[in-house]
Amino acid sequence: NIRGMSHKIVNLRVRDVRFPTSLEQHGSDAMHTDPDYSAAYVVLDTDSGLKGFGLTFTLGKGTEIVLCAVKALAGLVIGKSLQEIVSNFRGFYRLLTSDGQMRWLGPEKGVIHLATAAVLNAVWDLWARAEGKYHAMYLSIQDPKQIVSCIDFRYITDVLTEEEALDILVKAQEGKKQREDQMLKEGYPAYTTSCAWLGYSDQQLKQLCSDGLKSGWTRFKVKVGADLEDDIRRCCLIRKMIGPSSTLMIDANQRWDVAEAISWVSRLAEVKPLWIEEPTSPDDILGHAAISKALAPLGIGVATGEQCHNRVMFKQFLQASALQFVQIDSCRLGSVNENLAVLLMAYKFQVPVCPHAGGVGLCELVQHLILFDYICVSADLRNRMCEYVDHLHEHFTSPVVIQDAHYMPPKDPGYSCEMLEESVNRHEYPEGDIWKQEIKK
Ligand SMILES: C[C@H](O)[C@@H](O)CC(=O)C(=O)O
Ligand SMILES: [Mg+2]
Repeated sequence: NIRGMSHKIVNLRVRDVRFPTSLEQHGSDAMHTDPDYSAAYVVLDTDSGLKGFGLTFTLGKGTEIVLCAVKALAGLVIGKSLQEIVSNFRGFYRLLTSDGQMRWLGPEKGVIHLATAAVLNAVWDLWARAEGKYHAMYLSIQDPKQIVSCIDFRYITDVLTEEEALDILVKAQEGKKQREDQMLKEGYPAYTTSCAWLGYSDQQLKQLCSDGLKSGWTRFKVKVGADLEDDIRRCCLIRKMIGPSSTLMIDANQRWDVAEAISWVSRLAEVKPLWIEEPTSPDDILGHAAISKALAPLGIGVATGEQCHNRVMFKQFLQASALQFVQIDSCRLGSVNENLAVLLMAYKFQVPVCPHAGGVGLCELVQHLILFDYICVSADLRNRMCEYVDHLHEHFTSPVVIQDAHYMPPKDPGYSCEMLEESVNRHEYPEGDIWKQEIKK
């Protein structure tokens, strides 16, 4: 029992929460020109009164479909106790992802996998809260044996066995306490994407960049991919503002074919981007490998992962040297369980992890995973940073804390994705006040 209680899950509620971010072009890129940052927001009720909060990130219209999938999974969760789940977490992960009928929808990809993440994120939140009053989620995943017991190694044992994973985690125990103290003091390095969404005017870019520099940001990501001349102008403008010693990344959100990606990015080489993110289809592993090879002489790496749908895909990206930066996502993969597998594979291949964040709630969630990565797996900060986007944090009960462009470790109990009840009510689609006003317009 966890602190003397089994915490039986007696109900699962899921709500469609949407923010009209597209109105001001926040979050816009070459493929998502009108994103309304949204979440399928899950609350688990237990017989002890303790609740677990989880979410998966989506964009507007897709949210209702994710809600249906969460409701379809609810029957596998209600009636289970937290104790029962975490004593065989690998088994529970498999129960959700390998249901004989529902796996036909994935398996382990698309809407059903986003729904799995929402449910499991809520379970991890519940677990962390059950462990103690001030137990942030990243502290729940510290014991090597317990960590490997949460991972489903099916389909990845050709590159990472349970024994190897355990060995990595046990070796990383050395220096763990110092790294934890270092994080508490300094925080984890971050970069910002808030300055340069594709729909922003040059005036806005300049203003946001200059505000960012004043607040201590030194790493900036710019959206590209709609128009080459426009990209050259915008990237040169930003490089000039941030100076040669700051880091610049560019993100095309899957806009190009392989050859087009190589020629387009070569034209942007003069602004010295560290990486090109999602140059082509997120499923095209060999395409990414070709792009990586062509851009390596220019000193530009390839980053991808926000739409890389499972550990098997990541395994192949790593095997094929198709990426130089692994961008895990707290909701695209099957929650913490599957992210742990990817962090360990990235470590084995010695490829740095730079998580995708932003949206609504992704920064709150992923900060736990990257802290875990540094403290318990990689012990390395070289070429590593976590994305930060400055939107919608005010809707959370424990929003992320950024200090001097670093994520400060969360101190509140849980997985940091509980939303304020009032925010959920106001933004619930289509009944919330925000949407009633929007629909009337
Ligand atoms: C639609 C989202 O805003 C997307 O552009 C985010 C993204 O690619 C990133 O943060 O990276
Ligand atoms: Mg991106």
